[in-house]
Amino acid sequence: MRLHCDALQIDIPDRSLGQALSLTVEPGSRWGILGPNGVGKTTLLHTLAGLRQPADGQVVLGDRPLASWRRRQAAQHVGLVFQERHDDFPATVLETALIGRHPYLRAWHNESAEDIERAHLALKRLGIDHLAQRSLATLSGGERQRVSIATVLTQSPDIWLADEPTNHLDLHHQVEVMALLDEQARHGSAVVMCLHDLNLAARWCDHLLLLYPDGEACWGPRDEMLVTSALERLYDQPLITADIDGVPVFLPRAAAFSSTPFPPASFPSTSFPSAAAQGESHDTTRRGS
Ligand SMILES: Nc1ncnc2c1ncn2[C@@H]1O[C@H](COP(=O)(O)OP(=O)(O)OP(=O)(O)O)[C@@H](O)[C@H]1O
Repeated sequence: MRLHCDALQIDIPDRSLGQALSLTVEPGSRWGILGPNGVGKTTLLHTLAGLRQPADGQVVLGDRPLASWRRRQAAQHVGLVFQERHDDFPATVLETALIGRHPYLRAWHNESAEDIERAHLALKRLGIDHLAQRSLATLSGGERQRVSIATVLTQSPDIWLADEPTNHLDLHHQVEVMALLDEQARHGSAVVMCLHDLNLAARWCDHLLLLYPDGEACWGPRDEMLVTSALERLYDQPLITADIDGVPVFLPRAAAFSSTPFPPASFPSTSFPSAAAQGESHDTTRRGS
């Protein structure tokens, strides 16, 4: 199933509308959304998921506007990996993964044995099946992130919307998750992910959408988008570029540090209460007993 942005403009509070987006995410494709903090990547992803109304234009899922789909039906096709979840209601890892089956359950029906099997398989794929009965609240950041991805894997959508899917993950698990998304695309799903890591984008995406702070946007095949000068302007950050095994690699060029001290010397020192004045000891020296 394809996802189409039809002259789509997203609604960002206190900001004028940016460039209208007209692009199609085809089955099997892997799109990366790049841009600096606060530019609107999450807002766009939530608009594509139907969680927010567009400011103008529309999102088209398959052959009809997303707005005309029933939520439950749309959720059988579109899955969203949230950037951070703060829903600390008491649930186990398995119960959380099973949320992925909710779009398929009939009213007042419980999950079937097959649903539970799917959830276990997804947890296994993410290497966290041994945590199935653990409370979500006890997990590390990286384990939680893998539960979020396992939940969408249990949902098995045609279109994956993933907001910084490698958040909290160590290098090994970053590669595992990107390989999983790649596998989903090879099996015919479409993947759209917000990324901060240019190198992950260069290696794992085939299309990129660049969102600039002034509202400008450009999109297209990865190789046309990974132009160093355009990326430097995107992040307001000079880059060093290399080519390793045919894949471009980007590193931030070290910035010249500001020569202005903080706090400025002109500030009266009494503006910053000392630790002693606050009754705290900042002596971190370890002493033997
Ligand atoms: N409910 C809200 N009220 C006011 N401003 C909001 C609200 N939600 C988002 N914003 C603002 O909209 C802008 C876009 O936010 P968004 O989370 O989409 O950015 P982002 O590109 O995903 O950022 P990051 O890279 O930091 O995750 C930000 O300036 C944010 O502060």
